[in-house]
Order: sequence, then C-alpha cells, then structure tokens
Amino acid sequence: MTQTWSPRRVAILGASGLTGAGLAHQLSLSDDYDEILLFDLKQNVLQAHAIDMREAQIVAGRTRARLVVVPLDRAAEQEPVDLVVFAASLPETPDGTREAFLQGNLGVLDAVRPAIEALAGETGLVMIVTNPADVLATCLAHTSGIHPARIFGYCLNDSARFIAAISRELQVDPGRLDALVIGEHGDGQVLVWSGVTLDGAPLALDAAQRARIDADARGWFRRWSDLRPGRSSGWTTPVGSARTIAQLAAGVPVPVAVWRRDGDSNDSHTTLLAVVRDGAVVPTPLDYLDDAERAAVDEASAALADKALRAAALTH
Ligand SMILES: NC(=O)c1ccc[n+]([C@@H]2O[C@H](COP(=O)([O-])OP(=O)(O)OC[C@H]3O[C@@H](n4cnc5c(N)ncnc54)[C@H](O)[C@@H]3O)[C@@H](O)[C@H]2O)c1
Ligand SMILES: O=C(O)C[C@H](O)C(=O)O
Repeated sequence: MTQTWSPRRVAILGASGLTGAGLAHQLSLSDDYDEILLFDLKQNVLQAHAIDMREAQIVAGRTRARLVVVPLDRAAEQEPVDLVVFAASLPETPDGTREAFLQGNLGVLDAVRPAIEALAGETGLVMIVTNPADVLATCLAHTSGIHPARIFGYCLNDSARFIAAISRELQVDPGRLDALVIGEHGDGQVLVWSGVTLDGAPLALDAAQRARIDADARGWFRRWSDLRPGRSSGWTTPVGSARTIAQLAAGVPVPVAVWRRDGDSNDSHTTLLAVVRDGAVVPTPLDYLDDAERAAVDEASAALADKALRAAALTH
C-alpha cells in the first residue's frame, strides 16, 4: 500500500461552529500541521476563536501551526490545501434523524461549493462533517469537479457509541474494548459483531446481549434529540475527526464514508474501513466482515445511493 498523503495545510469551512472550531483547536495543538485556514459567515466569532486558539497554543507550548482567518470570498485566492473540511451547517435542531438536515445543508453546500473546489485544487481531499455526512459526500461528488474518491464523510462517532453500549452491557471499562460500525451514519448502520474484542481477544455476545446493545447504540440520536441540546457532539467530533485525519495520514485504516459504485453505476459514500492510496480514499478489502455483515453493507450502500439521487432532485 503506498502512503501518499501528508496533510500539512487544512481549510475548515464552518470554523466558527462547534465542530469546525473544535477541530481547528485540535489541529492547532499538533506539530503535524503548518497552516489551518478558517472560513465562516460569522467573521467576528472566527476572529475571536483565532485569538483564543493562538493563546491556547502558547499555553500548551505548541505554536507551530499558523491559524489564518480568511473571508469566504477570498477562498479562490488561496493556495490549494491538502484537506478541506466541510463543517458549515444550518443550526442544529435535531429531531431523531440526521436526514432532516439534508435539504437545508444542501443549500449550505451549494453556497460554499466554489470555495471547496478552489481550496481542494487538483489533489486535495475533502472531509464532510456536516450532516447527513455520507449523503452530502455523494451530493458533492455529483455536483463538483472533485473526484468522488477524494471526498469522504466523517463517521467515527458511531463506533465510539457501539463501544459505549457494549461497555454498559458488560460493565467493563470502554478502553478494554474495540468495536466498529460501518454502513450508514444513520439508521442503516452496520454493527460489526464479528470484530468486537475485549482486551484484544474476540468477544462472543449472546443474542439477548446483542439485542440490548443494538438498541442502545441505534438509539443514540433519538436520545440526543430528546435532550433538545441545540448543539451537536462538540467534544467527540473534533477529537474523532482529528484522529480520522491522523490515521489516514499514517496509513492506518479508519472508518469513513468512502466512495463505492455498485453494479448498476449507483454510487454512494458508505462507511467502511479506508486508507489513502495514490491520492484517493479507498476501502480496504472487506475480509474483516462475515457474509451477513457484507450483505448489510451492500444494503446500506443501495439505500445511500438512493438517498443521494433523491437529494439531487431536491436541488433542481
Ligand atoms: N458526521 C458526524 O458524525 C457529525 C458529528 C457532529 C456534527 N455533525 C454535523 O456537523 C455540522 C456542524 O455542526 P456544528 O455543531 O459545528 O454546528 P454549528 O451550528 O455550531 O456551526 C455551523 C457553522 O456553519 C456556519 N455556516 C452556515 N452557513 C455557512 C455558509 N454558507 N458558509 C460558511 N459558514 C456557514 C455557521 O455560521 C456556523 O458557524 C452539523 O450539520 C452537524 O449535524 C456531524
Ligand atoms: O449532529 C450530531 O451531533 C450528530 C452527529 O451526527 C453525531 O453522530 O455525532
């Protein structure tokens, strides 16, 4: 496997928001990045974040990464970056499903598409955080000149919630567990039971345990919505998206919504373990799944392809 991606310059669209700012803060505290370009409609908030983050860098003793606030209409004047992060969104008013965000966030994507294209240039990758992240990744692929394999969706939180649900069921420290969720960032998520480990060893769970864990993990978004928090997962997602970028850069497979095309030429961005190879985000071989899990992923891909096609109709 060729390791070809070394992100040193990152642009974040939606950087005044909870997840965009949180990711900028995470990256700014790492010596792995030279420059982080920040874009948002809310320029005053962005200026304040940049002042605060620069001072946080001094406190942390990590001053290498340069934070640069850029007006949205100056995006095309910037040198293309290695990674563009799309975290711009309408305000969060969750009501049990991420798909409720689709129409509004298609409008946001439409508004910033020229900036994403200019910043990604010929070789940059694009990470979609904005929900529904997987469907929007495919929509961007359909409507931009960026190759679909250079676009991926952030979906690591689902795996963290699967681990949390197993740890609640077994009453064990979540740090002893590893578990993976793939498929859709939403109802079509696929819990990879065959890969669950405790202390690195395969863990067998009986049907009743699986049913309780499944309900717990799948119920996360409904429970979250019922709190009416008016915010997204602003602690988990910045840490998770920084980790996702770092793993892709290191060649370590990480679950992201990655481009796949089925036999009927229907394409989707479906969450699978993926790596960067030759400038594209590609799924690793599916040999870590059993037959039932592979079938469930195919079903999720078909549903996602259909959602992306229906989304295209919303914009016309
Ligand atoms: N994929 C995931 O696992 C995951 C996790 C957490 C959040 N999310 C999603 O990420 C998105 C952002 O969440 P958040 O909590 O940071 O939201 P937020 O409301 O705090 O921030 C959104 C930001 O986007 C900006 N914005 C809106 N329209 C814009 C435009 N046209 N150009 C530039 N900036 C614009 C707003 O000014 C705001 O600062 C949401 O859609 C949320 O559902 C996804
Ligand atoms: O918007 C959110 O907070 C939900 C997000 O999709 C997530 O899974 O954390």
